[in-house]
Order: sequence, then C-alpha cells, then structure tokens
Amino acid sequence: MSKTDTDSRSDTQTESQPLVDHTVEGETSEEIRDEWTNYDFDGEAKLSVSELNVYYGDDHALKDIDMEIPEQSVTALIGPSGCGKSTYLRCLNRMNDRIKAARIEGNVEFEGKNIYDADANLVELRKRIGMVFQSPNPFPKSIRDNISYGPRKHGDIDTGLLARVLGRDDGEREERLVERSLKQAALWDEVNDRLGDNALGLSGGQQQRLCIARCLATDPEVILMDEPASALDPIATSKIEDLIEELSEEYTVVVVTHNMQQAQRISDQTAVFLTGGELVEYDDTEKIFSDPESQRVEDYITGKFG
Ligand SMILES: Nc1ncnc2c1ncn2[C@@H]1O[C@H](COP(=O)(O)OP(=O)(O)OP(=O)(O)O)[C@@H](O)[C@H]1O
Repeated sequence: MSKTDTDSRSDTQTESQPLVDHTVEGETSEEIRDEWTNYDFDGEAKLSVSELNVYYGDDHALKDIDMEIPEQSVTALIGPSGCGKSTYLRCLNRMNDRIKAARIEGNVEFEGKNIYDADANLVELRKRIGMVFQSPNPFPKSIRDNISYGPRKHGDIDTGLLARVLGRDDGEREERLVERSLKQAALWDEVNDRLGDNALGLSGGQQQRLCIARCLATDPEVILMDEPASALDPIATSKIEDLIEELSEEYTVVVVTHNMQQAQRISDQTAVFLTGGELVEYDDTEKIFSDPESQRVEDYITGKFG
C-alpha cells in the first residue's frame, strides 16, 4: 500500500536541512506538514481556513490548521477520538462560540470574508452554513413544522394571523418548501401522507433525513455533518450516504466520520487529523487510502493505532 519513510522523505529532504523523523508522533516538520496538507484541487474553494488554533482553557485542541475546502464536493474529516474533528467542524460556522471555554484564533474565509470578523452576522452565517448532528434531533413538532420552523424564524415564510388578514399568507409557499426539502432529503415518499404527524414518531433514519431536510429548507450553501450516520442501522446509513453524495452536486458538504469505509465511499477528499489536534494529511480520498504520504496516517488507516 504505502510508501516507506525513506520514499516519502526523499521528495523533500535536502542535505543542509534534514527533516525530522515523521513517524515519531509530534515531530512532523512544518515543511512536510505544509506539503502534505496543501491539497491541490480543480475548481474554487468554498471555505479557506488559515492559521486556525483552538484552545479549551489550557488545552490546545487544534494547531495551526490551514485548509481549503472545495465547493460542491464531499470533504471527509477522519482521525482518532479526541483529535479535534468536531472542534474543527464547529469552527466552520462558529458553533464553538457557544462553548465558554473555547478560544479560537485564525481565519475562516467564506466567499472571501472572514466569518470571525466582528461584524459577522451569525444568524445569516448559520443559515448559509448549516449543520447536522450525530443524533437525530428533530423538534417535538409536526414533520411540516420541523421544515418550516427555520424559514419562519428567518422571516422567509409568514403564515401568521396578521399575514392572513393582510392577504400575504405564505401557506402555499410553505407547502412547496416542505415538499422540496423532503424530496431533496429523500424522505417525501415515506411521509407525504402524514406531514402533520409528530416527527418523533419517525424511525431514527427518517428523523436524520428530516434533520437534513430541515437544514436544506433554509437554503444553505455548505452543510456540516458530525457523524450523521453513526447512530443508524446499516440500511438507514446507506440512505444517508447516498443522500450525501447527491447533495454534493449542489452543496459543499463537510462530514466527520469514524468509519473509514464510509469516508472512502462518500468523499472526494479526506483530511486526516491525528492526536494533538494536528492536520497531518489532506488529499484526494483515493490517494489517502491507497498511498498516504505519512507513515502515521498509514498506521491509522490500517488500524495499527487509533
Ligand atoms: N466543550 C469542551 N470543553 C473542553 N474541552 C473540549 C470540549 N470539546 C472538546 N474538547 C477537547 O478538545 C479535544 C478535541 O475534541 P473533539 O471532540 O473535537 O475531538 P474529536 O476528534 O471530534 O473526537 P471524537 O471522535 O471522540 O468525537 C479533546 O481533547 C476534547 O477533550
């Protein structure tokens, strides 16, 4: 499968500037790290992360992350437990702001603007960069209300009494939005005859697709997913995986997964984080899983540690 240490070092090593032994944890040189994480792709970057550091109190959870995320594709984030994948994902739409102990330094550019600028509009940001969590978390409301809740909150849909009195009722638009979002999330056929039923009566897999539909209803451009299938059975997982691949034709998807087969099945590029909050390698998924540069990445993906 892999290159040996000697092979992978020979590309970059010079006599005057020997590089450290990258097989020793924590000793990857900056030059090598830059080379292995500087992913060269066709097309535009949707998000550009630079010099990102995250601290929880004294714990330095993410170290100097530079990463460009290509638009309309699936980027998988993999790595052992505690290496910072979820922390990184939450940085991409400022969800870490909600964690008191978290301190974030660096830039995350979304279409040319740093989302950490003081004047960033967080409501708008999280509308454009949506998130789906590990455990399905529908609201204890009807299937229909789960979809229309966000657009109503943002003022995109109004079906209230005043709107009705003023003849501006968006009821029809709401129905169209509910149908479109549920179809996009491959759930419409299973629920279209019971849109008024409580969402908590759906199966786990259906609930997760509903959460994806809810996210799509606010018209995001980026969808962040934190282990979206880890609580689901194999059939429900396979539906979510198919859905992720379809969504990437229109949206930019970033997904954290512990499941390496899943990363291989669904993603175009994979970023490997290792213990200590380091981004060690970032490349085409095929390359990462067939011919990684880093010995540590190879050890991780072949199950030698992690
Ligand atoms: N809210 C928090 N407060 C303090 N420390 C935190 C918090 N969230 C995460 N951490 C710490 O930050 C580090 C990275 O955690 P994170 O959850 O991002 O890793 P992960 O790779 O997503 O792990 P897992 O795969 O187990 O979900 C860990 O050391 C963790 O203990």
